[in-house]
Amino acid sequence: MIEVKRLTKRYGSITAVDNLNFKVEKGEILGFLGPNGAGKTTTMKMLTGYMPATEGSVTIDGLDIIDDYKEAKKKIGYLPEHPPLYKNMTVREYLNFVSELKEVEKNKRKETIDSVIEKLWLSDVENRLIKNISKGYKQRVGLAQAIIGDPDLLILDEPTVGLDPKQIIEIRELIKELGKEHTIILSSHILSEISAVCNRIIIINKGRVVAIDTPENLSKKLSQASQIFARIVGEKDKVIEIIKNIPQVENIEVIGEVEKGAIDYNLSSSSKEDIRKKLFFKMAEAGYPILEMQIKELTLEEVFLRLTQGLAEDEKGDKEDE
Ligand SMILES: Nc1ncnc2c1ncn2[C@@H]1O[C@H](COP(=O)(O)OP(=O)(O)OP(=O)(O)O)[C@@H](O)[C@H]1O
Repeated sequence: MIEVKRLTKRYGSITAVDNLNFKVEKGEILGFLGPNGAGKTTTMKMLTGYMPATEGSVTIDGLDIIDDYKEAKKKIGYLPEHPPLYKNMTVREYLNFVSELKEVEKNKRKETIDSVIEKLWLSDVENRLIKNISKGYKQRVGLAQAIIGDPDLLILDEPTVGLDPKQIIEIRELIKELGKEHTIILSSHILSEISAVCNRIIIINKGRVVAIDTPENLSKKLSQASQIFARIVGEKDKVIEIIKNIPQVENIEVIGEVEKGAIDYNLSSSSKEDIRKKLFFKMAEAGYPILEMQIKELTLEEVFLRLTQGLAEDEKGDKEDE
């Protein structure tokens, strides 16, 4: 459906997107995940042909987004980060205007608009001015304009940004529904949003792909570098000393005393080797009973943080207002 090869964008000396390569097959919902400033919006703009790439190419069903712009564009519905809604039009007037722009045949316009109004649950507000409807409804109007013309591919840039939790759930449900009929590429910096609707995730950071996989595999892969939770009875400093001497342990986090007389710890190890046995024997040797011990599966949230850790910190400040 869409193929991206060596896609790169430079703004002067800044490389916002660096050598992206991926394919999306028909029917997939692909999530594009990254912290602020990772290059998501820039990528979306290049995928839709709104911005030329510095290098590389985007093809949609074999059509080049730049060379065959007009034909390729018909296959795409785009919800930009800030959809250009005409605030003094009613919802229906605006959708009619979009149908004209997208060259929907005149005798099919009413039918088209009725159908998107129904699909996007907009009938309550279809005759209200856009400036007077809530942010959640505005976002649905944004989605409605994207699906007019029945494009195969929907590209949605941060579709839930600025919405309240109820509206977020509604938009998610809508995206899932739309995913039954369209291929979707969706960007977000919120992991739960992506994992709730996508079959595959691309994680980018500083313009580069750091992982591409299904949500399940991503968390599996990273959880091989294991985290262990342990509740140990014993003097804290001595326990830490002993743990530090286990070579595979990378990091010790002291959680604190949850059960009287025992202290909880999280240990992370870089290796795939299970260090529970070692920990058991070392503590037994010192006479410190382990009351509880378990391997923790990393949540996708933790996977994301691990992959983008540190690097994301640099982006704070300059993009704080978004
Ligand atoms: N027009 C521009 N001129 C110069 N630099 C830009 C321009 N647009 C974006 N950038 C820079 O390119 C990088 C990627 O920005 P982009 O907006 O694509 O990221 P993003 O992942 O969409 O972030 P956000 O979620 O905050 O919108 C950032 O470092 C940004 O400051």
